[in-house]
Amino acid sequence: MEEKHKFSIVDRIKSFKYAFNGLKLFFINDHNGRVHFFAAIAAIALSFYLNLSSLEWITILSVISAVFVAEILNSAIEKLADVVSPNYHPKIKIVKDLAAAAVLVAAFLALMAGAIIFLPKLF
Ligand SMILES: Nc1ncnc2c1ncn2[C@@H]1O[C@H](COP(=O)(O)OP(=O)(O)OP(=O)(O)O)[C@@H](O)[C@H]1O
Repeated sequence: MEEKHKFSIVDRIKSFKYAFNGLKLFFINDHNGRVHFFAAIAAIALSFYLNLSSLEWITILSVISAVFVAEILNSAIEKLADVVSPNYHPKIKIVKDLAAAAVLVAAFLALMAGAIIFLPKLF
C-alpha cells in the first residue's frame, strides 16, 4: 500500500528546486543540451524577426519543448544506464539507442515545422 504524505508547500518548492537543478545540469554539462539551447535561441530570434502569428509561435515553441523534453529524458536514461551497466551490454545498447531515437523523432519534427514556417517567409 502506498503511504499517504501530508501536502507540504515546502516539499513542492523543493521539487521545483530539484527540477531547476536538473535543467542547470543539462544546459551546463550536456553538450547536446548546449547545442539545442543555442538552436532554440536562434529559432526564437528568427521568429521575432519574421513576426510570426500566434499559431506559428505556439508551433515553434511546442517543437522546441519537444526536443528539450526528449533530450533531457535521453540524457537521464544514459546516466542511469551508465550506473546500471558501466560495461558494454547488448540490452543497454537497445535502451540507449531507443532513447536516442526519441530525440531524433523530436528533432525531425522541429526541422519540418521550422522549414514549413520559416522557408516561405525567407524566400
Ligand atoms: N554500456 C553500453 N552497452 C552497450 N552499448 C552502449 C553502452 N554505452 C554506449 N553504448 C552505445 O553507444 C551509443 C552512444 O552511447 P553514449 O552513452 O556515448 O551516448 P551519446 O549519444 O554519445 O551520449 P552523449 O550525449 O554523452 O554524447 C549508444 O546509443 C549505444 O549504442
